[in-house]
Amino acid sequence: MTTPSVRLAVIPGDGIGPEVVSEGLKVLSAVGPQHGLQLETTTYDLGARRWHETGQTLTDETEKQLSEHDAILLGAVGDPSVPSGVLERGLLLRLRFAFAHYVNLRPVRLYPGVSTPLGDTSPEDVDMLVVREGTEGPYAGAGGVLRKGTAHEIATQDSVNTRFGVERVVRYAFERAQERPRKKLTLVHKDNVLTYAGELWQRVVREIGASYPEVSVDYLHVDAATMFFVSDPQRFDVVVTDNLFGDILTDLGAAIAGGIGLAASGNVNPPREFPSMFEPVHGSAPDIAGRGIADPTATILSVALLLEHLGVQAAARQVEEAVSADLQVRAKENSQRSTSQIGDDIVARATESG
Ligand SMILES: NC(=O)C1=CN([C@@H]2O[C@H](COP(=O)(O)OP(=O)(O)OC[C@H]3O[C@@H](n4cnc5c(N)ncnc54)[C@H](O)[C@@H]3O)[C@@H](O)[C@H]2O)C=CC1
Ligand SMILES: CC(C)CC(=O)C(=O)O
Ligand SMILES: [Mg+2]
Repeated sequence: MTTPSVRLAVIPGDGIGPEVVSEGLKVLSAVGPQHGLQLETTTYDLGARRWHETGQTLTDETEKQLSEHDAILLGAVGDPSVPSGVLERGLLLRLRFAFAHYVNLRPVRLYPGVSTPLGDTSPEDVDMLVVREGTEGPYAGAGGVLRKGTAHEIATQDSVNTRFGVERVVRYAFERAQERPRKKLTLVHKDNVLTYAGELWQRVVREIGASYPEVSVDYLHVDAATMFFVSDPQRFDVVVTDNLFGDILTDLGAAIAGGIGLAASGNVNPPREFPSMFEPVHGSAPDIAGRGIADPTATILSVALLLEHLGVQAAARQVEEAVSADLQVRAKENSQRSTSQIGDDIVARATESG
C-alpha cells in the first residue's frame, strides 16, 4: 500500500540540533520508503545564526509556511550567544502555542540492557507515558516586572490554567491510559500550595475520569513524584501534569531511563488542525556541540513517534526495534561511537530487519 507523500519541515536549530537531526533524517529516509512513505522535506534555517544575521526568530511568513506541512522535526534551540529565552520563547514556544501542541508526549522507557542509576531495575519497572500540557502554565508568558533595577523590584510569572486547556490534555491522557494494559493515570501537581490551579486540575480529572471507569486514578504532589520516579518507578503508567512540572519530571525520567540522550518527545496537536512537532527532550547542549559526540538516539526515537503519528506503525516499530538492538550492543561493548556512526548502525539494523 502506498502512503501519500508527507511534507516534513525540518528545523535543525542550534548546538547539537543539526548533528542529531541529520541522523534522525538518515533513519527516516531509510525506513520510510520501505513502508511506502514518500517524504518531501524542507529545511528551515531558524535559530541563533538567523537571529544574529536578521534579528528575527520566526516571521509570520515562516510560521505560515510551517503550518502547511504535515509534521515538523526539530533538533533544539538555544545558544549562549543569544540572551536566554529569546529563541526558546520566540521560536520553540511560539510554535508550540501557534500550533496548539497541547500534548507534550514524553515516553519514559527503560530499554533492555540500558544501565540506569536506579541499579537493579528491569525494563518492566520503568515504562510510563508522561503527558505534559504544552501551551499553558507558567510558560504562557503572563507576568511582568515592576520597579526594574531598584531594590524593590518585583518579577511575577503567572501560571495560566484554563478550563479548556486542562480539559483537553486530561481527556487525551485518559484516552492513552485506557488503551494501555495497566490503565492507570497519575495526576501530578502541587494542589496543597498552588490551590487555584491544583483544584482545577483535580476537578477536571474527577469529572473526566467519570467517563473512564476502567482507569484507576492516583494523585501525587510533584515533590513526592520526583522521589517516587527514582524509588518506585513501577507505580507510574500514564502521568498527566502541567507544563513546568512536566518539563522537570521528564528530564528526571530521562535520567532514570538511561540518560538525556535517549529521551524522545512529540508536541502533538491531537485534532491534527496543525502540524505536530517531534524533537528530543534535550536542549542544544552547547557544551558538546560540534564535536560529533552527541547521542542521536533521542532524535531517532522521536522519528519513531513521528512515524506513529503519521500512522505508519510498522515503520515506527522497526525504528524502535533497531534502537533497542543497538542499545543492547552498546551495553555489552561499551564502545565510543560518533553521532553519525550511531546513526549508521541504527540504519543498518533497521534496514536489515525491514
Ligand atoms: N527543546 C529545546 O529546544 C530545548 C532547548 N534548551 C536550550 O538548550 C540550551 C542548553 O540547555 P541545558 O540546560 O544545558 O540542557 P541540555 O539538554 O542541552 O544539556 C544538558 C546536559 O545534557 C547533555 N546532553 C544533552 N543532549 C545530549 C545528547 N544528545 N547526547 C549527549 N549528551 C547530551 C549536555 O551535554 C549537557 O551536559 C539552553 O539554551 C536551553 O534553553 C533546553 C531544553 C530544551
Ligand atoms: C527550552 C524550553 C522552552 C523547553 C524545554 O526545556 C522542554 O520543552 O523540555
Ligand atoms: Mg526541558
